[in-house]
Amino acid sequence: MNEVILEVQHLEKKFGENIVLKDINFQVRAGEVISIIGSSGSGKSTLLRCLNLLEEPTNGNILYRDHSILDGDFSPTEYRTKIGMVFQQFNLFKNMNALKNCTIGQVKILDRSKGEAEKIALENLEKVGMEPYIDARPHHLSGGQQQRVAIARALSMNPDILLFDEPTSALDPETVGEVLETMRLLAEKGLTMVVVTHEMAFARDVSSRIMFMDEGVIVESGPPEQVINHPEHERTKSFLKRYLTESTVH
Ligand SMILES: Nc1ncnc2c1ncn2[C@@H]1O[C@H](COP(=O)(O)OP(=O)(O)OP(=O)(O)O)[C@@H](O)[C@H]1O
Repeated sequence: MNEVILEVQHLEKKFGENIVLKDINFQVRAGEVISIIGSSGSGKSTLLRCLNLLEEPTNGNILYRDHSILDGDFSPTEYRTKIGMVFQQFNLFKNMNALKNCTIGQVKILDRSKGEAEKIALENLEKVGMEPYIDARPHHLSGGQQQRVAIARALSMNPDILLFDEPTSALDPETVGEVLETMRLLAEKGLTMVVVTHEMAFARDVSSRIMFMDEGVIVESGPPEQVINHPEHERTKSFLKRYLTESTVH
């Protein structure tokens, strides 16, 4: 078994009196692709944001390579270079072209030289098929292209894990496929990924593990075959039934 990169222990998150995450426990091992699925409001994004320290957990612990990320061993900026994040809304710098978007963090945070940062950025833009657009600013790119630049930007920081928060939800239907295909290729190359998604076909075909969340709890977790085709829990069954009547998973 590959090494454990992240370990979540008894994680709880409250917003005021609202308990949004309840006793969450799981590990992320190198090379795993974990899809987190569940109804709207079940806590998926909050969990991902806790993993990246964009939200502070109320209780529990998160270990990165056996070190707690909550006790000050890492600064949030340092930690976020290890655990990258791709957002629903891309969050590219609007006044910078694709290449600059992928170099600025490397220079400012990782202290890489401009030349080295550009070399790494170009390699990653090529990986996501965006090398023909290195001079383009975000408003000249489609949503799918912007998201691929955002993925290249995150990869350029050499993360141990890449977190994806509903990366295709803000896209026009015609560009969803290109982003999912990019993610599938990265998964095949061995990138460790945790993906919050409503794309059930992606979860089923690409993940090594699916975690189903409901009301702040991980109800069921296992290989896609098991969770999608043979769910054990009633809550998983009714979510999948509802999902299948609202959309099509071929
Ligand atoms: N910053 C916040 N302040 C207060 N409540 C919040 C905050 N962020 C999330 N919540 C609440 O936490 C709960 C879980 O939200 P979250 O966005 O994590 O769910 P989700 O499963 O990702 O939903 P979706 O699929 O719709 O994105 C919701 O009740 C939401 O209203």
